[in-house]
Amino acid sequence: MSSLPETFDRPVHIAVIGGTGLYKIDGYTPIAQLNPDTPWGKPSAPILILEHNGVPVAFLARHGAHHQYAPHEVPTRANIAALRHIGVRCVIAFSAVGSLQEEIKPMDFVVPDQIIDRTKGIRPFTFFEGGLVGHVPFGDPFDPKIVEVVKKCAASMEGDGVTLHDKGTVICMEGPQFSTRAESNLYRSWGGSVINMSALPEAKLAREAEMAYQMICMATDYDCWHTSEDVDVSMVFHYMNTNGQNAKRLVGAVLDELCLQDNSDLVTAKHWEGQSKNAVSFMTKPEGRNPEALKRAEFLFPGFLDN
Ligand SMILES: CSC[C@H]1O[C@H](OP(=O)(O)O)[C@H](O)[C@@H]1O
Ligand SMILES: Nc1ncnc2[nH]cnc12
Repeated sequence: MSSLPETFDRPVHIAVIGGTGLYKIDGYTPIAQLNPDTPWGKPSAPILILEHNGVPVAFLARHGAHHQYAPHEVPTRANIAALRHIGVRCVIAFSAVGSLQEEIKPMDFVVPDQIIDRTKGIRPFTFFEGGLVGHVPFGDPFDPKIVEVVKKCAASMEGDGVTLHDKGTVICMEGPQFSTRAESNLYRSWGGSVINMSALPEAKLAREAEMAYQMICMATDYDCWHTSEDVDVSMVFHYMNTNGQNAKRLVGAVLDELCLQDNSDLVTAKHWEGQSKNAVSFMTKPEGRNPEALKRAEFLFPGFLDN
């Protein structure tokens, strides 16, 4: 049982979502642990609030504290809603990925700029439904302004030949089984750089929540298209354990930089502000709006459709 306070009275602008093998970040002082109820249920784990130079940062384990949620079971709407509700506007999302290109070697990092959706429609993927319709732009699914920050932090990594690739297309597959060789080769022919099971619906929901969202990927395998061994989980954990320090270093350096800019337009995501309100107010006429759906939207955006 944690003895940390369960409330926190300041807004927390910055969050890290930790993926496979990244269940905590070091070097920050835990100051609270929050487990808010959202209209979409509880997040996958209590949200740890850490402090760095007086700036609070939220950490959330995507698959749960014990990695008990399969990719299709992660309560992503609750995760994003809970983060938004405590004030988060800027999310660094970490992911262990398979490489689809020779030059992206296991242990390399990739900051993707595009996604191809290969999920199967079985994951809840929007906040705007059930009597409130909204269509937000998603041409650039990640955040180019955060990519600039991540690029500046590449020097924080150590090791010979470990590279940070500053763009790439992530294929988000359904899983939980890994791909067939035919699929893996198909994704390569589409120009996929890396593959995971977690980029969606997380990135879509973060966009609906008007957050600056960027995934940082670490390659753990060559999936199954390569002449090297086919991916299995021991391989993923082997590389996460071998290179976990570098992952933590990179995430830590990015956080240091974002903390310095805690109240900036970038960290408070001014560039996405108002998108969802616009998207929604164009679509469903006031007389067609379901009060329950409005209440859910209010949880994300207090005063959402006033005036
Ligand atoms: C354990 S291999 C497959 C698993 O790893 C990745 O997780 P995450 O993105 O949360 O780091 C991938 O997306 C799959 O969920
Ligand atoms: N090869 C792979 N396919 C899907 N998700 C992954 N996560 C890590 N490696 C992966």
